[in-house]
Amino acid sequence: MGAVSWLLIGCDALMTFTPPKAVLLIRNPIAGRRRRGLLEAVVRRVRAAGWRVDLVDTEGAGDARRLAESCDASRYAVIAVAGGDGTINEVVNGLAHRADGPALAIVPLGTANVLAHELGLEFKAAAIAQTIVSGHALLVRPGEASCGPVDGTATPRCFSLMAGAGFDAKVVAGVSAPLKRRLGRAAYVWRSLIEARRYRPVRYAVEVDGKRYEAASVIVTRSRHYAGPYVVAPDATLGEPLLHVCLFERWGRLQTLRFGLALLLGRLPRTGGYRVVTGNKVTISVLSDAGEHRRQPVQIDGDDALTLPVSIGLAPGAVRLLQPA
Ligand SMILES: Nc1ncnc2c1ncn2[C@@H]1O[C@H](COP(=O)(O)OP(=O)(O)OP(=O)(O)O)[C@@H](O)[C@H]1O
Repeated sequence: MGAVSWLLIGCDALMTFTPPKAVLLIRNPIAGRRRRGLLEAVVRRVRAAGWRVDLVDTEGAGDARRLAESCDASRYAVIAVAGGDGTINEVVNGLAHRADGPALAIVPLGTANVLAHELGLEFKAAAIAQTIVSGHALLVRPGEASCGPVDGTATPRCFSLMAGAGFDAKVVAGVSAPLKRRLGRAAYVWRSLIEARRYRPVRYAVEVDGKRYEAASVIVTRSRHYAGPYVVAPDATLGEPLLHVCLFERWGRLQTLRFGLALLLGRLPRTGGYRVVTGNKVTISVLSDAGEHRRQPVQIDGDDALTLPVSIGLAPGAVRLLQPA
């Protein structure tokens, strides 16, 4: 057979390449201990659909990112994360700078599972398995946050959901992993009360595409939802590469509790002193710490990740997130 024929066969093979029916399932064994049954049922259904499932447990923070960075897309069509938004965030960081990565699916075993809510995923084994084997791939450009000014020297941290500074970041920073395991969502309520008692009227400077704002708290988000099913940015959609900047523009302990209550009641977007602006480049810094004298944390997808000042933009690459078809 001549060289041209081999070339044609090669091209044909490339054009008819179908991804392998195999999923690399990355499990955070610490998350969702009470929902082990759900994971087992999902695995059974995916295997029954003719797919291979290779399960790897993480042994600590950072493992999920490394697994995603090195996952061979010619062996696995899908990486599924069995864990919460923090473990998903690691995988997003591992995939965001790869052009050839597998698609990403979720088995929601976390505390808040914001991304699962955002993707409209039902928390049932049949729906989760169906999404893994035949979900619709949504191309999502993650947000990207770095400490300090945008001068290209800091290592950016990607987020599929949000980065926040102020009250919510302090609450997140104050909830330890063991406490979250023990109390679940109640850990955040408990910590919110502590932070409300310690409250100081810190002023944050927020710049969005060159326009300057001041806020008592700020959440820069790619998603509509926050802390589970609650809505903070009604016009946000993951598919649209835009940052929605949620500004809490009133200071004081009572105002903070009022914002929290409005969030839980689904009224935050219509609450006085709250607004959402959109943009592509955001910086957040401390204007006045009101004598607080403490580290000003930045939460990324629900984990205490960075310290102010921070610069936020969109990652150059994209991740394929699987959502129900
Ligand atoms: N084996 C492990 N041991 C300890 N920590 C881990 C392990 N695997 C992952 N992690 C880290 O644990 C953190 C929290 O995990 P995860 O987000 O999966 O659960 P969660 O906190 O219950 O859920 P959510 O983020 O939805 O509230 C993540 O930041 C992740 O990096």
